[in-house]
Amino acid sequence: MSRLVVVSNRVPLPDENGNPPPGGLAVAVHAALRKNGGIWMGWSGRSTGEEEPQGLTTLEQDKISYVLTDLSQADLDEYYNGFANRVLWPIFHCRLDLAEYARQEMAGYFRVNRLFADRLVPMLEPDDVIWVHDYHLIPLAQELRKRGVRNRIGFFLHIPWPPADIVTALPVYEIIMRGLAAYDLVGFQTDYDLDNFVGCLRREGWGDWSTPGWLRAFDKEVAAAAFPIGIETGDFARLAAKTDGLDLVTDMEQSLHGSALIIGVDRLDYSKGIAARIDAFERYLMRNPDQAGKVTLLQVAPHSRSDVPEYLEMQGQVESHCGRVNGAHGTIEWVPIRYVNQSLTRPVLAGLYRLAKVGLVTPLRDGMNLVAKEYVASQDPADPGVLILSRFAGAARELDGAIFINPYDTEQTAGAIGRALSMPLDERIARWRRMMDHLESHDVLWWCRTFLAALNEAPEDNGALIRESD
Ligand SMILES: O=P(O)(O)OC[C@H]1O[C@H](O[C@H]2O[C@H](CO)[C@@H](O)[C@H](O)[C@H]2O)[C@H](O)[C@@H](O)[C@@H]1O
Ligand SMILES: O=c1ccn([C@@H]2O[C@H](COP(=O)(O)OP(=O)(O)O)[C@@H](O)[C@H]2O)c(=O)[nH]1
Repeated sequence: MSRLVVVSNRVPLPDENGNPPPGGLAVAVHAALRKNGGIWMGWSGRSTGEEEPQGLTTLEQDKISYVLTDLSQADLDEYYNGFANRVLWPIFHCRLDLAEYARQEMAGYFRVNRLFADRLVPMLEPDDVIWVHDYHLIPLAQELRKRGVRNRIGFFLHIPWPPADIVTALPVYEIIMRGLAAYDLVGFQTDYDLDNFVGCLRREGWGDWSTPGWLRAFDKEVAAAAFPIGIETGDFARLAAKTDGLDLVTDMEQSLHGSALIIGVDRLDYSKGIAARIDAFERYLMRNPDQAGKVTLLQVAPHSRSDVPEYLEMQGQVESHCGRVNGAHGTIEWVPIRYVNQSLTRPVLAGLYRLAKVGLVTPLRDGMNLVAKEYVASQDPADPGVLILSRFAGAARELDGAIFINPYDTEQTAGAIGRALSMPLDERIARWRRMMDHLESHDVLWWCRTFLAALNEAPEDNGALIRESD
């Protein structure tokens, strides 16, 4: 059996007992790596400042080698904060207005990808299967091919792939598309993302389906499919069912004094639609004055990417929306919105999800949104809460028991909150059961298995083809 080599920007390191850190992706990929041994390579999370990054740090545990590279501050500014998070992220989330293109940052992005390739090549063995994750590392396969690597290489995009009209705004559009075509398998979160990608190839005459599941792109065969990422469904259900002892959850429940809880959990990211969600909650309060004091929104929003100016700006916006609503509608006894930047642990989150009558998940655009799935998995089967879900989250392609909303339509979201809070028990159970059945059969292990099975079917000599033509 082949060894697995995973490459991603962040590497979730195991704890001192060798347990993978919490997080579905980390747990599933660790399980796959452990099976036949493997390597997980990525950024160490450290900056070397002005200095060039030196050697690699390797940590061996449980048949897995974690191979970490430091990056210089210039690398981080240009590759992570720059091209990845100020060009690719906003454009892929349909925010052309927020894309800040700088030639130097683009050069830094490709430079770091070359650095990753240089560091990976000496570790590779002929039978290794390589799995690259996300938009930070799109050019990696091409760089590996240039260095003579012929192994199977797969890529999974965790964020959306937008329609051609949007993505053509990328300054290095063709290079990015060629970079993806250098993989043997390209995986997307949803069929919509896949269709958009194929639409881009077609529009420019760069490629199209040759047979089902196989694209002919830039004169190479590339397998492409949707692999919607799942969660650890069973673990969330178990965690949520036994949270009685968790002080934070108990304290929260007591402090509500019987008022209904609505929960939102998101990194502080403009793609998550947090400000619009707060406006919709305010709209609900204004339309339902009798509900004052009877409903509370808990918004958990850990800081994210705070070195990127657009993130700092939206943090200020969200704070001011929360302040406005609490000032206008709150009383001495009741604060309508509890807003925390604290990052919560999974057991606490599971307990809070279960406590909440409504899960409010309203991104303006999202690759998948695991929170939506975690909320469903954490519900009490006998008395489940209701998921309100943006139609622009990848999760909306699967969670058909949710109330769908257009997050730009404040009135509609406000109406959905009212409908969710008053939904009869039999309807809540029927909707929840449908979603839970799906999450049980399509958990994160399913996702990992399915992607790797597809990658193992890729022809072995595709690498040679790509090397010759690039
Ligand atoms: O590493 P960061 O810059 O701190 O960002 C955290 C992660 O954000 C993005 O998550 C995406 O992947 C999720 C799982 O597939 C998906 O549910 C979500 O919709 C995506 O936004 C990013 O893609 C990751 O690389 C980051 O690590
Ligand atoms: O305080 C928090 C907030 C979020 N999360 C986790 O962060 C992930 C967020 O994933 P999602 O796909 O919703 O969005 P992303 O942040 O990846 O864009 C989920 O697993 C959450 O449980 C967490 O552990 N603690």
